Amino acid sequence: MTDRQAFEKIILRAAGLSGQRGDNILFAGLDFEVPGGAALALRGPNGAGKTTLLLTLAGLITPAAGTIEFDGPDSEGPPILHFCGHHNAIKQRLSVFENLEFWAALNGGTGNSVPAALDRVGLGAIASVDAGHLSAGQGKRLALARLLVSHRPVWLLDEPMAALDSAGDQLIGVLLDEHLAAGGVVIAATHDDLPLGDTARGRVLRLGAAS
Ligand SMILES: Nc1ncnc2c1ncn2[C@@H]1O[C@H](COP(=O)(O)OP(=O)(O)OP(=O)(O)O)[C@@H](O)[C@H]1O
Repeated sequence: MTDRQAFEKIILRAAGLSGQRGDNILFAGLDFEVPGGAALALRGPNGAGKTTLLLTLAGLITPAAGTIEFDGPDSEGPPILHFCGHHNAIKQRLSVFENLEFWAALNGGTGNSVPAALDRVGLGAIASVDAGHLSAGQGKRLALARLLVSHRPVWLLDEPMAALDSAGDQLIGVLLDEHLAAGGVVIAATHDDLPLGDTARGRVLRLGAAS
């Protein structure tokens, strides 16, 4: 978000959380809290269960055990989280602009306008291009623009820096800092350090063997 809208107080709490894929328990007995203004980086080798944990926190996979609570927001209120997976959820035959317009309509245009969000992620000049022609990094930028058009306090990001150039890494750093400053929560699966300006806002949770 870019306009410093403050989110209401929120704390994500996981207790005794276990996750399973097929017959394999990938993580077990995880206890952690992430309050608004803080980021948690999920680290670990390929296959450790980082994406599985994000999907579990997003409510898309049922935990094998344990609980997840979002303390603060009204459970009857608007959706509180964005999940950005590695596939970017881009419709190839729509333009860049139309893709983002679709997401604004679906998720609620509660944040930046579509043109402003595209400018912010550096795609304003190619708004009319078919999204199927985007490079990998441009596709990731378009996925990030979704975070900006709909304000939601919890960002669950799967490898947000993947395919980005150094300017893109800097952009992510600024977007994360702004979101945290507004009281948002960030949980990101990543093989690299999150580019946070204030590293005190970030903690690391390691899954599987040390990365
Ligand atoms: N639908 C599924 N059924 C069975 N096993 C699965 C399924 N999806 C993922 N897995 C397995 O679960 C394990 C964890 O996968 P996950 O994608 O969570 O790991 P990750 O830590 O995000 O890995 P990476 O760093 O490679 O992205 C892997 O061994 C994967 O093969």
